[in-house]
Amino acid sequence: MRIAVSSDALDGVAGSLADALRERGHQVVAVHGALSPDERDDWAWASEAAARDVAEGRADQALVACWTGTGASIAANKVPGIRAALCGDAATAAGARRWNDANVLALSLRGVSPALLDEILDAWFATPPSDEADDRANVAHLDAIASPPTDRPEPR
Ligand SMILES: O=C(CO)[C@H](O)[C@H](O)COP(=O)(O)O
Repeated sequence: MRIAVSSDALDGVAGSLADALRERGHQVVAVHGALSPDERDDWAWASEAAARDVAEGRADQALVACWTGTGASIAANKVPGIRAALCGDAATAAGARRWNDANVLALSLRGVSPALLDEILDAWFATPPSDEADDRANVAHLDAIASPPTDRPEPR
């Protein structure tokens, strides 16, 4: 799988994210933020860049990180077509893939140890999206939420 990676800092597991993906057979197609010598490393910009790689077809998924993981996930979710999930454990990562069809994994550099990173990545990549109708309907509705309302009230 082609994966873009971003981080706003080089703390904790940030420096090993790309290698952890390559070890699992994935292709790291872009690194952003503090992982790149040429880019702005603030979390909103770094995470946006990785999310746009997915939304614009240069990557299949992205892994975005910041100290809390919250800013990276919020920024990624602002990009149309992105379903970013902040995951702090393997069960959440599996659920994000199964029920949310998440295409961006957001991580906290503060809360994720190297061992926990392995657990989260293993669960994330082992879990396919659900094909049950109610799960697909939920995921499909996300695009509707992000679109302008169609039933606008008449002007008064
Ligand atoms: O967790 C984060 C955002 O959600 C950032 O990593 C945190 O705010 C630190 O950023 P900076 O080093 O630019 O102050």
